[in-house]
Amino acid sequence: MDDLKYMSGFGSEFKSEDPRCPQSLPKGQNSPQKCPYGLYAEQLSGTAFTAPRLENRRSWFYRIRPSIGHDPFKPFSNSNVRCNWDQQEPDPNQMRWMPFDLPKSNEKRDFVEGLNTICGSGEIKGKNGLAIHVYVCNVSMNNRAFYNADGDFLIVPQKGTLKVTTEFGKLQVRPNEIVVIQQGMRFSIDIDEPSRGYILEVFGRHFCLPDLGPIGANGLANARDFLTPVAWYEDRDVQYEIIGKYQGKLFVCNQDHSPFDVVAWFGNYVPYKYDLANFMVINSVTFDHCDPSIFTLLTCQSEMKGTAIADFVIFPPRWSVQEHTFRPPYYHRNCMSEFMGLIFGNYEAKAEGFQPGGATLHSTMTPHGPDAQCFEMAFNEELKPKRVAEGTMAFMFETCMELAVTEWGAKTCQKLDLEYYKCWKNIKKHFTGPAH
Ligand SMILES: O=C(O)Cc1cc(O)ccc1O
Ligand SMILES: [Fe+2]
Repeated sequence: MDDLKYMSGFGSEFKSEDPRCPQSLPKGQNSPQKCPYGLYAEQLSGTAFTAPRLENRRSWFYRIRPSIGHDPFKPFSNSNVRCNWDQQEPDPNQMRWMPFDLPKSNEKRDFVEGLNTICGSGEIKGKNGLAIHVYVCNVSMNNRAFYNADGDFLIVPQKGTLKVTTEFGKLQVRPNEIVVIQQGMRFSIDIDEPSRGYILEVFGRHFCLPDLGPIGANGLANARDFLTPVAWYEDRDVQYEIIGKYQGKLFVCNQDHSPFDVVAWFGNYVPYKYDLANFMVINSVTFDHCDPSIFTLLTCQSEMKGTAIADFVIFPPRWSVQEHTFRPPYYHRNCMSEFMGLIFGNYEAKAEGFQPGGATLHSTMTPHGPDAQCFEMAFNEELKPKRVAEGTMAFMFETCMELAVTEWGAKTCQKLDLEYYKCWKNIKKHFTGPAH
């Protein structure tokens, strides 16, 4: 745990005042004629005004200046953020990327300049779809803030702690934690070392906790473990760049003050972080391999019942106890697409080749499963209770959509491993032949 203050809960109605300005939240109304301390009121809407009450998300800021005080937006050209997946040639092959390169030390890149889109699908303008990015950076954003008009970012740091300043306050997010910064929220990221991580972006919808069905009222990710920052502001009149991602492209504008001037806020539309170590794992204690949906931490649902635009699934250290069972992931072909990343350790289905900071993509109906070596081990192992995934955290972004890999993912990054298919080449025939 870092030493910042947080409030806990998921989807709750929070309120927070910077302790330097007590009573800065208006009493009993949202928009008084004069707000306390001469602040301006500003609403940030995360759902349609008329969304059903249970899904309705909005927050109110009480800030030194309203966000509107900025110069016009201009294109921000230095970027590998893309949404042109409809122009990419389809490629159904199993893909594996070696760890994505950190920026070279003579080249300075902050979180925004270090964003690279690997793959995506769907419609940004129609608010239905997702994108997967990797960030690699070696400098802080300093007097620069970012917001995403297209959707929510679920950020998975793999190397380096992110010190995130948001309009709601500050969060620190280290590898093995995740942070969700939702559509429109402004933030700036400072780092202490060259840093890398993965981002799952969903357009126009939000993540929620999965239903638990017969599991009951508790388990998997519990609401109490999601942490939201407390109000913090700065009153700094300096040149600030605001970079927005809008319709898949980056734009920049200038303003003469820090956007982190929110003295108090309340609402249920907030950024939050979660420590993956808090995940309560459910699994079979008799036989067979459960589907990996048991490991779903957050989900963003499509219109189709039970079908996700994106699930965020983790594979934490746990006990494996199933009897007379082939314990690693089964061989399969899936109507969903599976993008996986590794924060640290080794993923059980592929002990070699899939490295922290790298990735794999197993596309719609493309066969995959344990490599030859993993199969032989699991086929012959003595089935005692044993710890698996010790010192490991792998995760999956799973989507019902078909993903297209960008030019950056397929070529520019130069990390695609063309030998990947060979890990399944030596799968032996074990067939004993027909009975005589
Ligand atoms: O492909 C993978 O490695 C992910 C996965 C894990 C698992 O335990 C079962 C199915 C599955 O797709
Ligand atoms: Fe799979």
